[in-house]
Amino acid sequence: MAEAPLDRTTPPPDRAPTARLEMTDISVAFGGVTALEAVSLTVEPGQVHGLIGPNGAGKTTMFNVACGLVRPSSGRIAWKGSELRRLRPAQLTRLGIARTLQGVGLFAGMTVLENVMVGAHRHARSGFLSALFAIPTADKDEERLRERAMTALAELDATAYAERYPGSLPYPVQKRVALARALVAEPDLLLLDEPASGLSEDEMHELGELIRTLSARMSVLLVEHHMDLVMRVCDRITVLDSGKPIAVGTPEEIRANPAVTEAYLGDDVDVAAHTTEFGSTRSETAPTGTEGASA
Ligand SMILES: Nc1ncnc2c1ncn2[C@@H]1O[C@H](COP(=O)(O)OP(=O)(O)OP(=O)(O)O)[C@@H](O)[C@H]1O
Repeated sequence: MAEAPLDRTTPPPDRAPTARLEMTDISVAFGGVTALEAVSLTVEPGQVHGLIGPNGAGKTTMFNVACGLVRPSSGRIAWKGSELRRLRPAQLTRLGIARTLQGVGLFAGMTVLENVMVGAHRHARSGFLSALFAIPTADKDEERLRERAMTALAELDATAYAERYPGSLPYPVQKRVALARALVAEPDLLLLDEPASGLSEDEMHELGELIRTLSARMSVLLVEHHMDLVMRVCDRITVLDSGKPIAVGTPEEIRANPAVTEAYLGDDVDVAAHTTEFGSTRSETAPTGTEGASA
């Protein structure tokens, strides 16, 4: 049984008014494979924008364009009203954009607290490394970083794990830590790639509440297979099929759109009922270790 949508009231006035991501006519080809063909998507300030579609539709490719991991063969990207030739992963934090990727990507050799501090480096005057390794001139920065990281962990209810190493923690906790690391930089835009994978129903519910809470202070782009979550938390949804956009609208409009239902035929997602069966063809298996991905 689907839950009622979460509150989508008018954004509070303190929300960054220009935090709009506009991706226009984005095309991507991998060798001979066209992954995206003229896809446009705008994440409005303070909105949660869902990106859905059946397997192979191009969601991850579009997400990777948004976080600079894939360079589009054509198209335009504008962030806060300024056109960017392309987004580069190394620029994201400075631009006020944070992301979590599929999996968790935490550093196995750092504690949870240190992992989260990595995400805060744009706020450290003396640079993250000097702060992390407590070079004397950076003492104040390190203290500030630590406080910010502890605040982010508290928001994710993960303070108790601060001194633990990620590999010793259950996968859902690792995911919360990865989200804390993204939040600690106080981004204006948060990019989430399948944040619900590997979570239980209760954890997914909490994630939905959290995403709605976060949308009071940042815009969110959400790529997700769990239709319940998408329908509950998103203000708008873009649907891709075979690399092309087939629908954009509110959850209600998307649910009622026959083209969307048709695109999902043969998939195990019932869009109209906005429920998702677990144990789908997608792997929900939690990895046992951590990845050495960058922040
Ligand atoms: N690095 C790559 N090299 C070649 N083809 C790729 C690459 N990445 C994606 N593709 C192809 O591009 C298309 C879109 O893939 P993408 O992963 O973006 O879809 P998706 O909607 O995220 O799918 P899924 O839900 O299964 O993760 C698919 O046909 C895929 O096989």
